[in-house]
Amino acid sequence: MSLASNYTAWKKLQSIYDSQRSELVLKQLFAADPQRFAKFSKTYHSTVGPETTFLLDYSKNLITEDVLSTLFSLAREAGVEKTRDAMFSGAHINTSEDRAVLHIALRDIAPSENWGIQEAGANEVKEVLAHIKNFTDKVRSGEWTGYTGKRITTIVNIGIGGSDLGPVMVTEALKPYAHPDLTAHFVSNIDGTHLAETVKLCDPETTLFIVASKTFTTQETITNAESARSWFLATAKDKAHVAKHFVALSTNAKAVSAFGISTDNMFKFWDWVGGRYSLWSAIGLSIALVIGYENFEQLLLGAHGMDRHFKETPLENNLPVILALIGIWYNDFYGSQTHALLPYDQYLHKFADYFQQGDMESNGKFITKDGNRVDYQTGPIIWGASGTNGQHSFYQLVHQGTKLIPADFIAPATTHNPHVGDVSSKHHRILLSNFFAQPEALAFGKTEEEVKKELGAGASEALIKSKVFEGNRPSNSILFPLLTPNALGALIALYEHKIFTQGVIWGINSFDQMGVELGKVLAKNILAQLNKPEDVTGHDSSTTGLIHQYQSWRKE
Ligand SMILES: O=P(O)(O)OC[C@H]1O[C@@H](O)[C@@H](O)[C@@H](O)[C@@H]1O
Repeated sequence: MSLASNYTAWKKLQSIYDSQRSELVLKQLFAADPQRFAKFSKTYHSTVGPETTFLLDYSKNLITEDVLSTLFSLAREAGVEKTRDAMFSGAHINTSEDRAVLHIALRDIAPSENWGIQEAGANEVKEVLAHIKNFTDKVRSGEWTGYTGKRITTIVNIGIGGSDLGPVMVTEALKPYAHPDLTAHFVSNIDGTHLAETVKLCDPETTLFIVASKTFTTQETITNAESARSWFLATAKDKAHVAKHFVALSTNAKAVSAFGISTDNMFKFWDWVGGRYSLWSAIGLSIALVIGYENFEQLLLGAHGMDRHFKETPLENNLPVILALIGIWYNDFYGSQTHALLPYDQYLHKFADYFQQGDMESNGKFITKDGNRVDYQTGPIIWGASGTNGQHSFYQLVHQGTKLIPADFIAPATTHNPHVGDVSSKHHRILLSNFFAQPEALAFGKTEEEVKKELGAGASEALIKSKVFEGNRPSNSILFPLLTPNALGALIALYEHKIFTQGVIWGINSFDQMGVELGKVLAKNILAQLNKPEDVTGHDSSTTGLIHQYQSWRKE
């Protein structure tokens, strides 16, 4: 496997960038081609389940047909199609951990394509889905009761990283589908404050704890789960009651039993499900509890539709591939460091947080699969907030700062809340007017002439200059009819496959996460030294100094 920078198409892209960059001006590109929107936008239609549609408009990017076709050549040269097919067949494309990557098999439903069947074992997937359905139906109907016979009204998912962010993001996004009498909380941080503040909102008689951990060894999750259990037992007393109030989501049956949760109450998944790709697995139990199994299945089906699109559509019409390639254009040729995700939908307020892990843990790597150091940028820094809040904080820098920040604007045409008080349609129209206006302002800006005209004679040069928007700042817009479980599934899968495609081109392994290990090991070592100053050994003077200061100030 070669470094991406050695590909012929990469070199061609570099020369296009060097020679044509000054011509890549959105104002001129739009003026020169009335068909630009038609040319550089695509509508996605799901081929499975209910009709899920969305429009991807990528015309406000610093691209021409020449740039795009060279980017497609890059994808072909890097073997995107081949590696994609290898993933769908169940090949061990996660080479460092020698594992298949089959989150696509978790949502391979109705009608099943048997993707990675030998590896994934379709029946096992179905069995776990049936287990989830059975359990969620019981809890939601009130048939499953706590130790005093009361129905469950509160669920607390204890997990971190991939065992937290997906469930948090999706349950927030799909609140309109939530059970009215079930409240969900999520505890992730080892900071005791997180659990302490959460249990203040819980009644041990009516609370169900879901201990979510792929490995079941994660320090934060196991510590939080143990503390939750002792909080529960302080009231419930009898350990036998734990069975009605604690379930586990894990690949590690042994550790689950050792913790004291019966394997009957364990929802299993497999090592071919990466943590940050696991909301489709048993890790999604809290989602299914909140929105109901049928809606959970719609989420899976939405993702399945996008999987098919990704697998079957030629690269030129393949939406995740298009997003990936445009991202590479900015990341590797324009030198952009970040990519903003800007959903104009309050329900998607955790979307950027979710893909911070999804993208940055997948593609934040400097070593290729065959051990070479890359000589180009890999994964972008992902960040963002829901509109319009961001407009009143960081958009200043996006519009007039010195950095090029490609952004994706995401919005539903219809809101779940058309009526607020006695006001109809107003909020959503204002929201969407901003969704349309921001990419327009970024792309086309405001010239000095326009500012001068506006300010009239006598305006100082400095004031005029400060009001100029250079424009030519790129963005994608994604518009869809309504944020349904199905649409959300498709949207998440769209970004998952974007991440995949970029990882293949950069030649890195998007499915391991070695970079999270070192800190864990050091923390373990330090934890054993925190008691006494004389125990603190083997560190640099800064780390030693900080620990000593902590030891002198602490009051526990
Ligand atoms: O689900 P568990 O095993 O507790 O892991 C939780 C998280 O741990 C982190 O260190 C990362 O490796 C994440 O990818 C993972 O999602």
